[in-house]
Amino acid sequence: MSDHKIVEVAAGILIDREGRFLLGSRPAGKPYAGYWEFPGGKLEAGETAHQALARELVEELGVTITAATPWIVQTFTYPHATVRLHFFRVTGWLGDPHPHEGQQFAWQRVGALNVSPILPANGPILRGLALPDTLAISAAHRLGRENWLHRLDHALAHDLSMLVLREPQLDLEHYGALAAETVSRARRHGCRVLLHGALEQVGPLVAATGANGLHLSAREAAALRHRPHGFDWLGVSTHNATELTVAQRIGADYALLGHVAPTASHPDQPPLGWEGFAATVDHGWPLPVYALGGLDAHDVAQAKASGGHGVAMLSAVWA
Ligand SMILES: Nc1nc2c([nH]c(=O)n2[C@@H]2O[C@H](COP(=O)(O)OP(=O)(O)OP(=O)(O)O)[C@@H](O)[C@H]2O)c(=O)[nH]1
Ligand SMILES: [Mg+2]
Repeated sequence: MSDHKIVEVAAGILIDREGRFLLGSRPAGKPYAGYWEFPGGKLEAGETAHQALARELVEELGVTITAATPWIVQTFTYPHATVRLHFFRVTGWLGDPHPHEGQQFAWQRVGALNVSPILPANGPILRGLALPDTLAISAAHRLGRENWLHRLDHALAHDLSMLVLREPQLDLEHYGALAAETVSRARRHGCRVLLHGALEQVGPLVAATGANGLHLSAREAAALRHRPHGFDWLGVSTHNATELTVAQRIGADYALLGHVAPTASHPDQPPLGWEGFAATVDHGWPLPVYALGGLDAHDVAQAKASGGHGVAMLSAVWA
């Protein structure tokens, strides 16, 4: 087999109403028999990834998909082949999954897997599944510290599960104090907090405050060759494919891409629009991409239909 040939594969993450996802065991006789995987298989000549997904899910599980959105694209080199996996999130299908190829099935929860081993390429996929549909960006710079903290409590009580603390107006001392306060409030609600800023300055605050990770600007990310150590979660803000390539290079867990709609924070720059967003994401990134800029929770479906993971919100969360 040639090392240069890339095998294109479509795989479906069936997600049920309880948020569980389906894994299947690879049947005997295939490479990695017994490993757990997302149902799917190789694209046939002339097929799009979506068409291959639909065909494979009929063949392997006997289900007809009615709602599937492109999610992330992961390239992985196995001893037997290099595969490019086009993952879709499948939220609608007809029929119940039946093992047509002698596989076993297991409905799994994020962070609580009870089957193993899974295919080596799928580790990052499981991390991506742990990211919420919406994340929030802080607004103490607009609302004032006390007012924002007050609204933060309200949002935390209403299921806010991930927050980027971006307050560039604060010096390091004040930022550190706000970070400590924010983390202590968020932790009680199980909300992840990522600190925003340069690796050298803000990086040490992550461990000091017990925050969950670091979020870098595109410029800060571009200065790095590798993923910095010591951060459970790492995010990057991006505006185009070049910056997404940087986020990919440093192994970020997610990227923000924007701005999608016109926004008060960047009145001078033209928005990407959903078309521009979709065209940029369509390149196929190995990390989940959130749409950002003038959006709210009602835009999640549009973001997913455009190949995004979900929506990053600023103003809408704190209104
Ligand atoms: N279906 C699937 N394949 C995956 C996943 N992760 C991953 O690395 N792969 C790799 O993608 C490649 C193709 O998958 P496949 O064996 O399901 O292909 P297929 O259904 O067309 O099988 P066939 O060739 O027997 O007809 C394999 O090398 C497999 O190891 C995954 O989550 N799901
Ligand atoms: Mg298969």
